[in-house]
Amino acid sequence: MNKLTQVRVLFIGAGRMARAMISGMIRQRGAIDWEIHVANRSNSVRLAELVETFRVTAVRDWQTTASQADVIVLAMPPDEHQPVLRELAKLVRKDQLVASVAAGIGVSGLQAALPQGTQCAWMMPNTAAGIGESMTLCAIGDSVTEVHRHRLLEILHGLGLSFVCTEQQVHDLTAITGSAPAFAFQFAKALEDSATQFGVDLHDARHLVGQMMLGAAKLILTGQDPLALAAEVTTPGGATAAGLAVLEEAQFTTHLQAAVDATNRKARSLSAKSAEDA
Ligand SMILES: NC(=O)C1=CN([C@@H]2O[C@H](COP(=O)(O)OP(=O)(O)OC[C@H]3O[C@@H](n4cnc5c(N)ncnc54)[C@H](O)[C@@H]3O)[C@@H](O)[C@H]2O)C=CC1
Ligand SMILES: O=C(O)[C@@H]1CCC=N1
Repeated sequence: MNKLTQVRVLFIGAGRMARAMISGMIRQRGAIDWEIHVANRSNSVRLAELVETFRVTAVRDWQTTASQADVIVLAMPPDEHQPVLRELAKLVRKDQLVASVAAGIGVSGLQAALPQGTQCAWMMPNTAAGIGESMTLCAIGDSVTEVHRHRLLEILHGLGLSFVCTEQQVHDLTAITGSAPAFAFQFAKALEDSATQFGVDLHDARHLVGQMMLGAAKLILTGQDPLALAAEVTTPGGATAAGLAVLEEAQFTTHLQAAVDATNRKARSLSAKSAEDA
């Protein structure tokens, strides 16, 4: 068997997204053996849990270990980026890759804050990364070499599927692939609550709703138009039409699109504020 290439990755920030990404990367059996180091500003319990679960190495002070990393992943909140980037700018080398997952930050934001020629990428995963089912967006900076592009694609592969695209597309689609899982979970919860009100136990209700959503998702992935799929469900003069009429009356589509706009606006404002504060 070929020996795997070992790549050292330093995560700065050990929150929800770092956990999901590490889980996805560790589960993957790809061409790279990830040696993962993680630093966190606070919440040592979370860091200890990552060490225990994934056998990663906890790092007390990322500044002292950054030089040993091949890839540095910024997994802290957008408004924490500027102070970290200021520190990182003094340490980063041109042979390292710096990737952020922060909403709104932009690959150009990373490049502007780091020395010219720094290899940068901006990823927008979702929490399904933890089970290798994320739909991750990624904008790759101009200076990224083939070696790091390959490493980045291996990380993305561990998280699930990916869409390498422009920075603008990551901004526009953040709500749709990064945040909308939360919208889908709210949708699931509402149906689950209805099912339990009919006396179905919670475990069964969760299973029924989850499988219904999985089936619907798989039908969408056949490439059919969602409205055509909805029409297939809606027997003329039948029951579904009555439910859809209630959703239409409540302007379901308008509200969902307003939620998308609000999410993207907030993402932009968080990182813009952070850049102004820099
Ligand atoms: N949760 C999600 O579904 C997604 C999150 N993201 C992005 O991931 C990033 C993290 O989000 P979450 O994991 O949800 O937040 P979180 O609050 O769970 O984790 C953030 C972690 O960063 C640490 N941290 C903060 N400042 C730090 C610093 N200066 N140095 C070291 N560690 C620091 C905190 O102690 C915390 O553990 C954000 O930028 C967010 O936009 C992106 C896509 C999806
Ligand atoms: O809520 C947030 O800000 C992050 C960005 C995408 C999903 N979660």
